[in-house]
Formats: sequence, structure tokens, C-alpha cells
Amino acid sequence: MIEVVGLTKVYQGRNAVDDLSFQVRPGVVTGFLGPNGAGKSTTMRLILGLDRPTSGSATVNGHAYRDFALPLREVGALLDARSAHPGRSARDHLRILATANGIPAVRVDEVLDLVGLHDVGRKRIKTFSLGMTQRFGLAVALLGDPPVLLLDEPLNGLDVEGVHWMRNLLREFAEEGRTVLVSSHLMSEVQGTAKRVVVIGGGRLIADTDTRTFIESTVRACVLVETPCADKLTATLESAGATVERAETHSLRVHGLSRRQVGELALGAGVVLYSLGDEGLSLEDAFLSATNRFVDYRTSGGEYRA
Ligand SMILES: Nc1ncnc2c1ncn2[C@@H]1O[C@H](COP(=O)(O)OP(=O)(O)OP(=O)(O)O)[C@@H](O)[C@H]1O
Repeated sequence: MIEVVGLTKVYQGRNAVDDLSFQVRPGVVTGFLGPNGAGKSTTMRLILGLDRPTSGSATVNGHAYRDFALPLREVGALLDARSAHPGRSARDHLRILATANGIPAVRVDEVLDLVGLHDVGRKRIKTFSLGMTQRFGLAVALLGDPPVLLLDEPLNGLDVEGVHWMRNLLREFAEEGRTVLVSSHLMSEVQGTAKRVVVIGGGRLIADTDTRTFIESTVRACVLVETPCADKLTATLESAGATVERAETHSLRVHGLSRRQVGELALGAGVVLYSLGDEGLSLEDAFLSATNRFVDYRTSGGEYRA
């Protein structure tokens, strides 16, 4: 369990993390979400004792990180995988860390196998591609077989197979009863992997809840209908109490009525339908809606939605 209580970090008069409190429980993957500059990495650094909080506290299984005598056996972290000594081989770097943390040398080959780098263990870290560097960073995190994993953007640079592999690995770790906190900007991946989310904006907590609950409480379910008679159908549905938005020329987004009700009302009005279905609720839409006012870095058009 990771517990963050009233955590605050001020940099040059600005609150990067602002009175943040949340818990990350074992057994499920928890996604850590927020727009650029929201304070995710700072929070992770504070949990890992890499920076001192201005106030508040962060503990891992009841202890401050800096109190762990053999930290790699308690918490596995992937922050910036490029921070490892670039001139060393992956195997040498892992061996040094293993020795310092009382981890048997045989574990080095186990983790190199686990992350798919066994064949390049003797290569210097500086020759690794971005995806290999991420895999190597994960090997470091897993070296001590820790009960808690803290991963900042672990999907960065991974190819499609790598993303698939990482998703399964994270799920398996959580199912083994470990605590897994993962930051990511890839909402579809988080939606498919994380049962819970902690969402922050401007250093403050926006949500600490079940992923489904976050989505359902943030965006409204609606029905998508395609018809050549959009005006007539809009009038029919609105007179039945629905709120209707024009999605495209021939397609409407209908709030307040079920798919079946829309179908029956269309039939009654003699309106042809090309398609009718529930619009899937997405974490991306919920995230955009919940964090919109905290977005610091917009594109020049003021739009950040594709
Ligand atoms: N060492 C530092 N000195 C000064 N300001 C900092 C420092 N580290 C972070 N910040 C500031 O704190 C804020 C939060 O940054 P942080 O990197 O934690 O955000 P983030 O949510 O991880 O962003 P991203 O998604 O872009 O990685 C930003 O405004 C950043 O400029």
C-alpha cells in the first residue's frame, strides 16, 4: 500500500504538488493520470525519497522510502530509465545493484529473461534503443522482486508487442497481490489495464476511485444514431425529452433515452435509421472533461483533442 497524506512540494513559489492525499492499494493496477506538468513525476519522486516534501508525507507499506535498508526489495521504480550509467553493460549494472541490495546474482539473469533482454545483457546501456532502455529500467525495478511497483510512463517507446507484454505483466503483478502504480498518457491502455485511477491536475487531487466509476460519473452515456432525416428525428426525440447533439451531418448523439426508445420513436415517426448503438464511454473523454481546466500546454488552436 502506498499512502500519500497532505503531500505538498513548492518549487520557486509554485505548488508542483498541492496538499495531495490518496492511497494505492495492492491487488489491482492503479493508473496515475494528469495533464503535462500536473505533478505526477514529482509525486513519484517524493514517494521514492528523491526529493523532500515541503509538507505532508508519503509512505510505502507504512514506512518512508528512505528508512528501507534494502530499498530495491521493497519498492521497484521506473522513473527515468536513461539515468543508469551509460557506459556499463546491462548485466554489470544489475549485478552492482543486486550486490548493494543483498539480492542473489542469479536474479540478474532472471530479470534480463523476464524483460526480453537476455541476449543483449553484455551490451552497453548507451547502445540501447528507447524501447530496450524502458525494458532495462523495468529489469531494475523488478530486480528485488518487490511487493510495490512505481512506474512513470513505462509504455514510452515500446512497440506494439512491448505494450501488450507490459500490459499483461502489470496485470499479473497486481493479481499476485502487489501494489502497482503506473503513470501514462495512453488513456486506452490505462482503461484496459487499470482497475483504479488517481487523477491529478495542477498538483491537486481530482479523483481517486474505480476507473469505471470515474468514467461514469464524469461523462454521460449516450446513444449514437445515423439517419438521413436528422432534423425530423431531432424534433421527435426532443419532444420525448431527450437532449440531442448533432455529431455529423447524418449522425446524432442522444442523451436521456435508451437505444430501444430511440429506435421505437424513429419507427413511430417514419424515420429511416442507418445505424443505432450505444456510444462507448471512454476514459479519454472522462479525463479530458475532468482535467480540461488544468491543461497548461495547449496547441496554438486552443484545441488539444484530435
Ligand atoms: N526540480 C524542479 N524544479 C523546479 N520545478 C520543477 C522541478 N520538477 C518539477 N517542476 C515543476 O513541477 C510541475 C510538475 O512537474 P511534473 O514533472 O511532476 O509533472 P508531470 O505530471 O509528471 O508532467 P508530464 O506528464 O509532462 O511528465 C511542473 O510545473 C514542473 O515544471
